[in-house]
Amino acid sequence: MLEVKDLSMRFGGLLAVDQVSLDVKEHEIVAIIGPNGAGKTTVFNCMSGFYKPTGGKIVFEGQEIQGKPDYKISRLGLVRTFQHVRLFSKMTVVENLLVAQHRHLNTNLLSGILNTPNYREKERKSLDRAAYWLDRVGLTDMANREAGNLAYGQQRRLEIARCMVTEPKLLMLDEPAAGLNPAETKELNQLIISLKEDYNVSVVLIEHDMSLVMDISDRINVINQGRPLASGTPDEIRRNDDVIKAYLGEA
Ligand SMILES: Nc1ncnc2c1ncn2[C@@H]1O[C@H](COP(=O)(O)OP(=O)(O)OP(=O)(O)O)[C@@H](O)[C@H]1O
Repeated sequence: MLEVKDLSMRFGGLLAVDQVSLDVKEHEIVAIIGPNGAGKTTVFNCMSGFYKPTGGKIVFEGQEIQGKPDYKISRLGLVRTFQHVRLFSKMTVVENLLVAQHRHLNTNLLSGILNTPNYREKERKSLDRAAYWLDRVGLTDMANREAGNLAYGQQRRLEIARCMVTEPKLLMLDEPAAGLNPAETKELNQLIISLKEDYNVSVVLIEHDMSLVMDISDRINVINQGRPLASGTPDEIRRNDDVIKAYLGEA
């Protein structure tokens, strides 16, 4: 479904990502891990169209997407969350979910002004999807609150809902467990597994919480100082000497 081949990203004199390759198959949860500054977010930024990579290819469902703008990539079904929550904090929770769908579907402004039946039908479906995902992430009671007033863990769940209302094929989560308490992390664990099992969404995640990564990932890619260090199943990664060294070096 997604293949990243020899991806490189240079910022001036710094080669932040150096020939990283990875792939994600349908119905898979794939993690990208590595010490701080390893280049994980830069890989994500290239995959989601925030950066134009200086080398390599990114192929999503047979189409090369490197260098395409982010909105085009998300319309193909590759959608992401951010390390730092990026909601519209002054809008309500449900408005955040409706706006996400408008931006995604590129709704025709004129049909909105004319309020055509087709437009009303789309609006109704958007609202249904918003209600469904609010329920699914346990935020129905919060629907009319300002998003900025939600607790941090709730904002992170809303971010995932905001991606899911656009019905992605591949969801990219940037440190989804950061700042969550253990109970919230456990819920997140179950939610991510359910996205794969019940909604057939593949997931790529960057995460520092190793127990979450080891628990939910089908495969793990380790990056160190911009370069690929290892890839394999959680068991293989746990036993890999290079990985152990890289992490001990950090500690
Ligand atoms: N826009 C940019 N301009 C210049 N340097 C950048 C830019 N973005 C990232 N870098 C550098 O690239 C390197 C990799 O950063 P990146 O954020 O991808 O690492 P990371 O593995 O995601 O780290 P963390 O786990 O701390 O989030 C770092 O040295 C960083 O300073």
